[in-house]
Amino acid sequence: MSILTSDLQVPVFYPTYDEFENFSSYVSKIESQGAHKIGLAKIVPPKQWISRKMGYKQKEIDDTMVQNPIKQEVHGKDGFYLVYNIQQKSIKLSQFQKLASTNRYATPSSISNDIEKLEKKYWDNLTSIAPIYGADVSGSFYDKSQKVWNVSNLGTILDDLQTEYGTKIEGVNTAYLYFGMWKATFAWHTEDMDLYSINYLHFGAPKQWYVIPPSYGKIFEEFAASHFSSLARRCPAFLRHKMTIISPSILAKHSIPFSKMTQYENEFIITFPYAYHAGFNYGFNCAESTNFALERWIEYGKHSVQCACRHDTVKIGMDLFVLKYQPELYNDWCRGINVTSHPEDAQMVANNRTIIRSSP
Ligand SMILES: O=C(O)c1ccnc(-c2cc[nH]n2)c1
Repeated sequence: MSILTSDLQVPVFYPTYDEFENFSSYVSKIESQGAHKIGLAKIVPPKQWISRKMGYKQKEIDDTMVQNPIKQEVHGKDGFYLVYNIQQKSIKLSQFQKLASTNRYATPSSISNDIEKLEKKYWDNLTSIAPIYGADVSGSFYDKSQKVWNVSNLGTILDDLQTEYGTKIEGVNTAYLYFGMWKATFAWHTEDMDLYSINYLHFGAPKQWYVIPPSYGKIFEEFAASHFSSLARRCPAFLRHKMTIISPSILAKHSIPFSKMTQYENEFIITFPYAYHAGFNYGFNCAESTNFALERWIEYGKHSVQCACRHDTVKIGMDLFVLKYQPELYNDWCRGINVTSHPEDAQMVANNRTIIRSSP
């Protein structure tokens, strides 16, 4: 089924507890209903489920450190921006929470209940006061006893990295916390190795998401590279630098299909392989996130284009996954013969677009 650009509603699911219990099975189930075509899905957990029995007491918040928050300076105009993240000293979460509520950084109070006005305010003001983002903080706010949809312990095939190789990649197969404030931003990107991601909003203000169907990922890359041509010349995957912001108005003007969704407290967002996504936070909040994999990801991982200009790029050797889950392709894979095409190429053809492939 190709994406009907007329129907770009983000799917929202309300699983029963029985459906919810097996994480990988449930994600496969919503994919069988086409959820992955949009690139993002919202899952509202059943009422019997909670992430923390004791809730979020001020003492836990007070004792948490926000390691190296970043000041986000956004430069640009007319819908095209680059965000420069400047590392700050670590601060206590209680101090961060107070900072987020000061007049300088707080959500505009006069429209704080009108999400559409706030969304417009964000796009009209993202180059003004630079917010502080407590992003990529290793840790988890889950009860360790919570075995169901625990971001730190999802039990997907990505765990093979650790069980077979003992490899831990922070934020990829471990949990990251994100402490947001008004206008704190995440730029357009796909996940490392084009993996899945899960994001749980523990508490606080909503988080705004924008997503591009994976079948239009290459078209989006070409569009972004055409505008940021000097960056694209220096790195075939410059979007992985997570600095590029392009407004939804610009996407609409250039007929790039996209969807949007606002995530609220106690809601999960899942992003699917090779789904470009971006967004911002509406105020002080706390989210927990990691990557994961189902077998459908393996072809995306094999065709994933990595950043060539930075030393800290996450690169996962796919041999383990090809040997274990695609044994019939293993010998060719080891000889560098990749007999398959990018999983979205077929859709690219259907989108009547030539496929311009930057060398991997
Ligand atoms: O800041 C956020 O809430 C957010 C949302 C979606 N994705 C990332 C991310 C960071 C690195 N990979 N993905 C971060």
